[in-house]
Amino acid sequence: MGRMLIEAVQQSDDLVLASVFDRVGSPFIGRDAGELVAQPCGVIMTDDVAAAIAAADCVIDFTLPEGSLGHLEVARQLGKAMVIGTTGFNAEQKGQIQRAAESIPVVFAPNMAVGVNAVFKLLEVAARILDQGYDIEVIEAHHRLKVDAPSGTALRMGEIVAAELGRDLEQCAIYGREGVTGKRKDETIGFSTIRGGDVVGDHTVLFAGIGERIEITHKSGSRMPYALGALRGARFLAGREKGLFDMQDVLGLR
Ligand SMILES: NC(=O)C1=CN([C@@H]2O[C@H](COP(=O)(O)OP(=O)(O)OC[C@H]3O[C@@H](n4cnc5c(N)ncnc54)[C@H](OP(=O)(O)O)[C@@H]3O)[C@@H](O)[C@H]2O)C=CC1
Ligand SMILES: O=C(O)C1=N[C@H](C(=O)O)C[C@H](O)C1
Repeated sequence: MGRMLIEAVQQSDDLVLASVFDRVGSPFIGRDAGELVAQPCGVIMTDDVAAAIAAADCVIDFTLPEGSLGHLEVARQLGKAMVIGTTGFNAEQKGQIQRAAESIPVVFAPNMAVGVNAVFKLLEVAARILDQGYDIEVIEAHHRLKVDAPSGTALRMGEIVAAELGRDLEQCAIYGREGVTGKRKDETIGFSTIRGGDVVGDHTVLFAGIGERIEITHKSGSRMPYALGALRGARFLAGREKGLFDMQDVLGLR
């Protein structure tokens, strides 16, 4: 995602790449960040997180939960806005993001793509209509390098459907099945994960009834929509003092 974000900022008319940072020891430190997308731009990659964040109005972070939380703390100390695309946070870590957003503005969303956020709205409608007699399963597929499962997007889809049906996802989620599982329980929401090759990201929510099935599917063909969504998030935060937002807020879908 780092490469995608550099390319997306370079192609935008209104945003400036202020700095790019990576881990201590990364082979890219000291090199022109634009080289990563074959467009040198004079921004030298650094491992000095505080200096990099100080040089920007908004931090965009797609790393790992521990990395994002470290960067968030620096952004909070420096009073900078932050867009967090990282997934795989636990409840305690999400609480840390919520607390930081009491003093800085944060967009935190498991999927920045406009199409996926449209699907989130469609799922609210589908769940309202299909509230009786349909078994709900969330199926996702991603590339072999993805480290968290189910995807943040799949979990958000489950949360949306569960909320619409008055269920608590923590109580009703079933993550994969194996062995003699017994019959399916009515109120459960199942999650299935596929990992392989270079699948960018596919998500389906299946409403399986008796005699019919409804599938709501999104398929990503490129990672650019995630980067463009993150840039929309950064623009949305400009001029805001504090608060926690997601892409539904950014896109006016709330
Ligand atoms: N919200 C959305 O729309 C999207 C979210 N994502 C999420 O974004 C995250 C990143 O995905 P992706 O780009 O594919 O992952 P990659 O592994 O390709 O990239 C993550 C980068 O973050 C670096 N990193 C990890 N920890 C730290 C740290 N503590 N400090 C500095 N740098 C760090 C990694 O460095 P190193 O290689 O040295 O570990 C790596 O360069 C995932 O959680 C993914 O699920 C992805 C796409 C869209
Ligand atoms: O790791 C990825 O690639 C993606 N991660 C996000 C997620 O976990 O939902 C968003 C998208 O599916 C791509």
